[in-house]
Amino acid sequence: MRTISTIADLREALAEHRRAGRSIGLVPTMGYLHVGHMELVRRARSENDVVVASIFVNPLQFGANEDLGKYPRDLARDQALLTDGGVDFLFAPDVSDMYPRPMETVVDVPKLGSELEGAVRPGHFAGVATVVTKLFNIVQPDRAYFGEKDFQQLQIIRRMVEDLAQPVTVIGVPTVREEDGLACSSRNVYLTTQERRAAAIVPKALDEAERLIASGVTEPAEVEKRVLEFLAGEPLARPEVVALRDPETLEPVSEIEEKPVLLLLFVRFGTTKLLDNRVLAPKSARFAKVA
Ligand SMILES: Nc1ncnc2c1ncn2[C@@H]1O[C@H](COP(=O)(O)OP(=O)(O)OP(=O)(O)O)[C@@H](O)[C@H]1O
Ligand SMILES: CC(C)(CO)[C@@H](O)C(=O)[O-]
Ligand code: BAL
Repeated sequence: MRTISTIADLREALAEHRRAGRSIGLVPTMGYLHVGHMELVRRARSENDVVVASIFVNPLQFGANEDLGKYPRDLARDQALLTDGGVDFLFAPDVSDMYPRPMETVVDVPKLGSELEGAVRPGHFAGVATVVTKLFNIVQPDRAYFGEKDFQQLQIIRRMVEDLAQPVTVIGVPTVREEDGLACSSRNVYLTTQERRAAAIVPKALDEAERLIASGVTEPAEVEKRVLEFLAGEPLARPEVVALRDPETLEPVSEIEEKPVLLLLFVRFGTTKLLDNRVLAPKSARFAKVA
């Protein structure tokens, strides 16, 4: 694997592959890699001739009081993992390579980007959409891989690609989990031992919602209330968002009928906010499928 830090060098390295008609897969990350990232790499490796991973902790998507400065980093370890995963090129630019001048141009998907996580992190998704567009322009991938763990981010990127006719296929990859069900996340390292143990309640809360909906509960507010009560069983868990939404528009749903619904959870443990979600099939949809 070759590590490249400048836009010009990466373009030059990819040019011959593009000329030879080889397909290019891109896996954008902020580094400190775990098995969730490596699943994105595995998918990219199996579906493309050339695989590019990027590691860039993007200042545009961090608010003033967020963890930009202390975001975990370990480039040497990440390089070893990506080499093992069969990645051809690692693009690891410095901020000055990526943004030689302050950015004047912003890509924003304001409706999808201003609610849920966007409501508590104003500007976050514009920062994501802008850097992802820039990465797409630099790499010009055929396919780009994103995790369903960051479901709102995935839907925003899908919408951006559709609206702007960006020539890339977005692939959503199912969430990879630890043994106790907790979604793998770079920020899990911030959890204390006690908080880490307690965090297993998050996927269990998704199971609880799945049970409720499968048993025929059709009122979204009832499901949200019962999930909140379930999370209250763990004193270290501070739920910030428990929301049933339309999986595509992310808008609230008025009733759980035939279409699958998305349950999004943001739960804080100490100073660490964990995200998780699951798309849930209503009871009637299950019968419809069987019939
Ligand atoms: N557990 C996971 N399963 C599948 N994909 C994942 C998982 N965790 C992260 N990803 C995906 O990897 C890509 C890079 O994510 P990122 O580098 O922000 O890691 P992260 O673990 O989500 O970090 P953070 O804790 O900062 O949210 C994103 O598309 C993200 O959705
Ligand atoms: C997509 C991304 C790499 C853009 O900085 C980031 O938001 C992430 O890691 O999910
Ligand atoms: N994985 C989402 C990127 C962020 O939290 O900034």
